Amino acid sequence: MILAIDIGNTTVALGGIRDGRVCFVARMDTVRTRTAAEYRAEMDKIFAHRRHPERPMRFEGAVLTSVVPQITGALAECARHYTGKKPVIVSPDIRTGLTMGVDEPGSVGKDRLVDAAYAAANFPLPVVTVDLGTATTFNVVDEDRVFRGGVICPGLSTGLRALGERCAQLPQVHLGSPKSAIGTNTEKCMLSGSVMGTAVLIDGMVQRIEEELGRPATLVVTGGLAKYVTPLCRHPLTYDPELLMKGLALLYQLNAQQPQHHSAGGRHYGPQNQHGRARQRYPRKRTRCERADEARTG
Ligand SMILES: Nc1ncnc2c1ncn2[C@@H]1O[C@H](COP(=O)(O)OP(=O)(O)OP(=O)(O)O)[C@@H](O)[C@H]1O
Ligand SMILES: CC(C)(CO)[C@@H](O)C(=O)NCCC(=O)O
Ligand SMILES: [K+]
Repeated sequence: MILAIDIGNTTVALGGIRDGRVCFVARMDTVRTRTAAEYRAEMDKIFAHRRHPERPMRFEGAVLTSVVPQITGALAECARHYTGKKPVIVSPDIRTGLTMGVDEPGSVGKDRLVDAAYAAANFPLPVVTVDLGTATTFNVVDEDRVFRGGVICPGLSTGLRALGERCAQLPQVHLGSPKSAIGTNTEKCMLSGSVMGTAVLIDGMVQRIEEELGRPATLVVTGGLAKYVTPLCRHPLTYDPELLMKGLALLYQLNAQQPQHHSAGGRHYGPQNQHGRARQRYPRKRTRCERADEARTG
């Protein structure tokens, strides 16, 4: 099993991934002042809770993406503690299968890179990914696997919360699905604006993006809030709540140094071609050697 860590602005998601399948996801709060020891104490509890006496939880390696630089080091240290190895840390310098076609590749949110890399390897191109978290982000990968950039908007619950805080007559509302665009009370108006508004934003922005690309695009939507929004979208889409975790698994595969099993000494890299691209669009079959490795590590 590998440990995947997604450091977002609201939560740190921990994933256990085996054979590209997400076995569990647990969340911790993002607290920018927390130390490695504090996060480790919380992770110990999470893993102890999940551990089965017959099958102790063991991680053969870790992969980490972060959009909160203040705690990247602390969680990388935790990853190292649980695996005994340096984690793969997502950046444009690792193999992603993408060519960066933006002004400053290093400034692109690393979560955006993960979404884009996974979608580019698994869906028909061009592809647009939308991630509905603290922020709403869009990423565009064209038919040449060039990461072209995208869109950043306030997340829908971020916007909703801001309304409740900044407007004297607006309450804090619980998220839900609006039944109609026309709201008949304050709460329904706010839900229409944030939830249906996000669906319309997605449809409208994807239409503009397709115009700029000059062709239709595949749309893939993910993030904790996607379940409220995707039923209201009109553009055909794939909803994948595990996009980011599966993307982390892919980037681990492409970048982790695997010990060599058949000859002594030396290291070789995981599967990729010389262009650093995922070899196939769909998850490849594992080799016998990897299956054996999997059986050993449990
Ligand atoms: N039922 C809900 N009601 C209100 N807010 C929710 C609900 N479910 C999730 N959220 C909020 O949705 C946001 C997005 O969730 P998600 O798990 O995708 O992202 P996150 O990890 O919190 O965001 P980030 O990755 O930016 O940290 C978070 O701010 C979370 O607090
Ligand atoms: C937009 C967020 C906050 C979404 O998590 C993150 O991707 C980020 O901090 N991005 C950096 C700026 C950029 O992506 O261009
Ligand atoms: K997150």
